[in-house]
Parts: sequence; structure tokens; C-alpha cells
Amino acid sequence: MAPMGIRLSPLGVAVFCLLGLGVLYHLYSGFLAGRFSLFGLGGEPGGGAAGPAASADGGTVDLREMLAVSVLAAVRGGEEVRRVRESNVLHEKSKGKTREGADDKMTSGDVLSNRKMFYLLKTAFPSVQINTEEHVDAADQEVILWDRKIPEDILKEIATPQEVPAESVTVWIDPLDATQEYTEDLRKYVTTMVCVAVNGKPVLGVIHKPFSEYTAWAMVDGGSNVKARTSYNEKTPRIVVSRSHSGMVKQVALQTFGNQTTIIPAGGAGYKVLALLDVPDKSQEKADLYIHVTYIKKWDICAGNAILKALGGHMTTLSGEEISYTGSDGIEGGLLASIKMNHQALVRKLPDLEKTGHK
Ligand SMILES: Nc1ncnc2c1ncn2[C@@H]1O[C@H](COP(=O)(O)O)[C@@H](OP(=O)(O)O)[C@H]1O
Ligand SMILES: [Mg+2]
Repeated sequence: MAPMGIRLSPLGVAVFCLLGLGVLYHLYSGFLAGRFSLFGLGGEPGGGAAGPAASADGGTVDLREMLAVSVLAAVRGGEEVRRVRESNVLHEKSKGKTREGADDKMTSGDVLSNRKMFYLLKTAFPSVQINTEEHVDAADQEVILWDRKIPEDILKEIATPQEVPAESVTVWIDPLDATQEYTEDLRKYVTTMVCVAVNGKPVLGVIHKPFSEYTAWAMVDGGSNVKARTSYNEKTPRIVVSRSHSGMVKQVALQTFGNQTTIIPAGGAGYKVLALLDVPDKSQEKADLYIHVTYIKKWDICAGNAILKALGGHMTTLSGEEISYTGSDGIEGGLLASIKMNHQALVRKLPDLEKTGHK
């Protein structure tokens, strides 16, 4: 009999002790991880030790650091994309069919780029949600440490760290945009992309062209290394559209803007956003608008949406709704992307796709 008449069961005491030890372990390991992360963050920008940039208990992340890692991830992924293409051994497969019945393709370029990009970002920012187009093989992990260097061009544009709660962040990775065109060896259309959304709003985007080694990046209310062109043709725009998932986009474009309108079929959502900007790459065509009418996934469009938004442009559904980059992977309402134009006036001009049967 224990003092005060309470009988202690040996099993109960053992369970209680184990629980106590568990709580102590949890608190202690969180504390240590936090110290480790703070140690890494303590130095000059770019001068700290390699390791995770976000504290393991969530905490905050610096969007400027996320931009640096996103650029690095897009470039490293791009190296894989180029290496596989140059080897000519693509191991092309179909992941299934799109709703319209086209093959949803995947190659070794997609898989190897995904592995590099995902693990670079995940190792640097272990506490953020990362959504990527390709399956991540947990049995084939790669620990790639970020060297904590923020490139000069980013430091020049974005003078101070931009802290946000880690739990508000969703990262979207497209390790190889324009896979269809990649399999056809149409290299200019291919990009790797990273996007960071905060509370579902796209805030930073990176689009990298591995075959021309060109990278565009921008942060909303931060800075960019790319800009809009000086003028755009709003009356009879040149419209860039999908060449492999087009649906009824040509009919919609001609019906809205007239038969004088030039339609430019092109691969890749990243490529089509870059067509709206002032991009020095010689292989890049130029357009005034980007329209898409079929279903599309958020990793295909988030980076372009962030860059356009940072430069004062817009990417919305065809009915003018903003796209939220949390939750489901796909969007149903088509896409309209413009810059230096009256976007809402363009939305009003477009036909209602549900009514006209152009979806
Ligand atoms: N109807 C659809 N269903 C699924 N994915 C689509 C789609 N339309 C476009 N996409 C995807 O969006 C990207 C750009 O498409 P497009 O080149 O036709 O404009 C491609 O991404 P991936 O190459 O990353 O798969 C393509 O697969
Ligand atoms: Mg892809």
C-alpha cells in the first residue's frame, strides 16, 4: 500500500515513466535542432554553415533564402534534364492519359531532375510543404546540402531577409515542363520550375531553360532579374497556346480577337509565360497573351503566375479568378496570362466556355 492509501500499479508506473521520457526526448531534440538552425542563420548572408535553413519545429523561413535555393534547384534539375537528353536514353513512359486522352509522359529526365530538386529544397527547408509533379522515391534519397550562399544578383535586388511562417508556405516543383516536346527533341520549350506560395498566393517563381542556361526569377514585392517588354498589342494580340494540349483554344482565341490574330503554338507553360516577357534568349518566341483552355496542374503554372504578378501582370482562370496554390493539384477554369494590359477587360471579351462548349 502506498502512502495516503493510493495503490500504484507497476505497469502504470512503467507507462508513465515511458511517456515522461518521450516528452523529454521530444522537447530536447526540438531544442537542439532549433539551436542548429539558428547557428546556421547567424552568419553573414551566404556565409553560414551548410544545413537546413528552417527550424525543425516549423518556425519561420526566409523567402530570400528560399529564392536562392529555388534557383539552385532549377539549375541542378536542369543539368539532369540536359544530361539525359544528350545521352539519348530517355526511358520514356506514359503515366496514364490526360482527360482529353493524350499520353501523360514521363522520362528519366523528369525523374532525375525531380530527385535533385526535391531533395535540395527538402534538405534546406525540412518543415515546408513541397508538392512536386513526379513521385519522390523515399528509398532513393539524396542529401544535397545548400552551401547557404545567396547569389549577388538576388542580394542586390532584395536587400533584407523576408521571414514568413514555415506553415504558410507551399512549394510547387515542375522538374521538367514540356515533357512531350522533350521526347520530340524540341529543346527550346523545356524548362524546370520552382514556385513558392504563401497562404496560397504565388510569391516567388523561378523558370530555368536548361538548354540555353537562362534563368528568370522574381519575388512579389521583392525584385526580379527579368522585366516586361515596353509594349504589347492588345487589339490584335499574338497569342501563345499549347501545341500538345490545345483543346479548343484556337477557336476561342479567333472568336475573341478576330481572324487577324496570330496564334503561336508552343510547348511548356514556363516557355509560354517567358514569351510575354523581355527575355534575351534567342530561341524564345514573343507573344502578347497566353491562353489555355484545358485542365492544367498547379506545378505547371505557379512559377509563371508568381513572376507575372511580381512584374505587375496577371494570370487568372478564363473567368478572371485568382488561382490558389494550396489544396488540389489542378485547375479547371483555363488560363489567361497578360502583362501591361487591362486584364479584366480581356476577361470580359472572352466567351463563357461552359456555355459555348469550348472546354
Ligand atoms: N489537359 C491537360 N491535362 C494535364 N496536363 C496538362 C494539360 N494541359 C497541359 N498540361 C500540362 O501543362 C504543361 C504545359 O502544357 P502545354 O505544353 O501543352 O502547354 C505540360 O506539363 P509537363 O510537360 O510538365 O507535363 C502539360 O503536361
Ligand atoms: Mg513536368
